[in-house]
Formats: sequence, structure tokens, C-alpha cells
Amino acid sequence: MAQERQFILKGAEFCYPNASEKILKGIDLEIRAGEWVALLGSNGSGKSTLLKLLSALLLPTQGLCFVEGRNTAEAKSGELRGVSAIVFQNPEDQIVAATVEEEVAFGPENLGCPSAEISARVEEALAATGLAERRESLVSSLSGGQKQRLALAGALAMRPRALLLDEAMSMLDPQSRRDFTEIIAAEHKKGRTIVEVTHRLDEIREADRVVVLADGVIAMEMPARDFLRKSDAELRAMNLSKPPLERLYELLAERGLIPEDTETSVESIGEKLLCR
Ligand SMILES: Nc1ncnc2c1ncn2[C@@H]1O[C@H](COP(=O)(O)OP(=O)(O)OP(=O)(O)O)[C@@H](O)[C@H]1O
Repeated sequence: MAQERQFILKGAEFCYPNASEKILKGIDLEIRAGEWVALLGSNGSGKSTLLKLLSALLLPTQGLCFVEGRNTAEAKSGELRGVSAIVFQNPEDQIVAATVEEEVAFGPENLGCPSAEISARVEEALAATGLAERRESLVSSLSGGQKQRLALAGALAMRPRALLLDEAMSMLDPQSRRDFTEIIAAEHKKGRTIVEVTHRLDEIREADRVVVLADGVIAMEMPARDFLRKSDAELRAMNLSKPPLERLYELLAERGLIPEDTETSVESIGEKLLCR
């Protein structure tokens, strides 16, 4: 499964009902199972809309979308179950239950899982998101970061093969963002595909590939590592700013203080500087 094409968009277009202009104007994109793809682009460029096509919440108005080989326009109800789960920006839009445990059980219950399996899925998702000790807590007593981890736990309890993240970290403080990223990285290691919409380049370090949307089409596509090494000026032209670590790398490499092939990590840059 590792290299299979899990999502395929072919000339996909999308126009919201009653809107005068198409939001997506012919997207050709393939995402392999197990890949981590970051979707970038300015406000309104259609990133969330594209994510909704992948999750079959929306159907292309022209062109095709295939999910694990099935055309989403023809898939019967439930046929795409288990492929993907989505986490939105604001956990309040997603959480429905009163307690942590009830919230995580909600998805598997709706899937009609037997009770032993519901318990197993709840345990697994709570452990993965570090919420096991809060299982009996009221959702209202959780911090913003914990609520977003709960939304993620709810998604994981569906045991999706792909996690779709729609600016899922944009409301989090730096520590919660690090915690959330660690959980996502662990889920990716387990083999889940990650498709994340973001505006922050420090969230794409672990991605395999970056896809940039502009004016309804894919304006750029490349390995995340290469994208992060673009000049600050090029990134600013796309309304993006280089994260501090990459800015430091660029400055030190430009001045010959570290070799060009230094890995962009605090440890690696620090070691090269100390060895001088
Ligand atoms: N339900 C809707 N009905 C009509 N227009 C919509 C709807 N949802 C989104 N749009 C419009 O479609 C365009 C693309 O929206 P989308 O949310 O996909 O962009 P985005 O790149 O994710 O934006 P952002 O970075 O601001 O979240 C926007 O102009 C938006 O106003």
C-alpha cells in the first residue's frame, strides 16, 4: 500500500453554488498512501475546498476525484468510510459530546462498531493524543490545546488511513503546536497519509512535498526541504515567511560559517558551529 496513489484529482474544478467564479480551475494532483503533503497558498486560494474534495465532503463540479481507486462522484454512502478523517481549525466546530471519553467514542459508535471495539479504539486514540488521564473530564474544562488534541483523538478513533488537517494548529500556542506536531509525526510513522493545509512554514518541516495553490491552480510543487531553502524574498512574494531556524541556516551558510549541506536542525547547525 505504501506507494499506492491514494488520492487522484484529474482536471478537478470547483464552483460554489451561486458563486460567479470557480475556486478550483483544473487541479491535477496525486497523493501516495503514506505521503505527507503540505498545501499552501494565500487566503481564499482554495486549500480548504481542495481538502473537502479529497474527503468527498464536496464533489468536483468538473473533472474527477478518485479516493483509493473510487470515483467520489459515484461512491455509495459508506464506501469511502475509513479512508480519511478531517481536523478543522477550531475544535469547538467539531466537538459534540460533553466528556472526553464520550467525544472519542462518538465516531466509532456512529460507525456501528461493537462495544469491545469502541473501547479499544477509544483507548488507542486517548493514548496517542496524551489524553488518557483526562478521559472523564468535561470537554469544557480542557485548554484550547487539549481540545484540539481531543478533536484529533476523535478523528483517530475512526482509524483513518489518511488524516486531513485544515489549519489544525493555527489556534494553538507554541508548546501545544509542538505537542500536536509530535502526535501527527507519530501517526505518519505508523503509515497514515497526512495532508495538511497551513500558512506556517515551520509546520511543513516533516512534510515530503509542498503543493502551492494560486488562482485556482497548482502554482508550485516540490519537496518540502527544497521549498524551505527558497530565499526569503521568494517566500515573501507568496505571503510566506521563512521560519527562524531556516533563516539562521541561510545566514550562516551564505557567510560560509556552516557547509551548504548542513541539515536544518538545531543540533546539526550547533555542531557545525562548535566544530569550527
Ligand atoms: N460554502 C461556501 N460558499 C461560497 N463560497 C465559499 C464557501 N466556502 C468557501 N467559499 C469561498 O471560496 C474561496 C476559497 O475558500 P477556501 O476556504 O477553500 O480557501 P482557503 O485557501 O482555504 O482560504 P483560507 O486560507 O483563508 O482559509 C473563498 O473566496 C471563500 O470565500
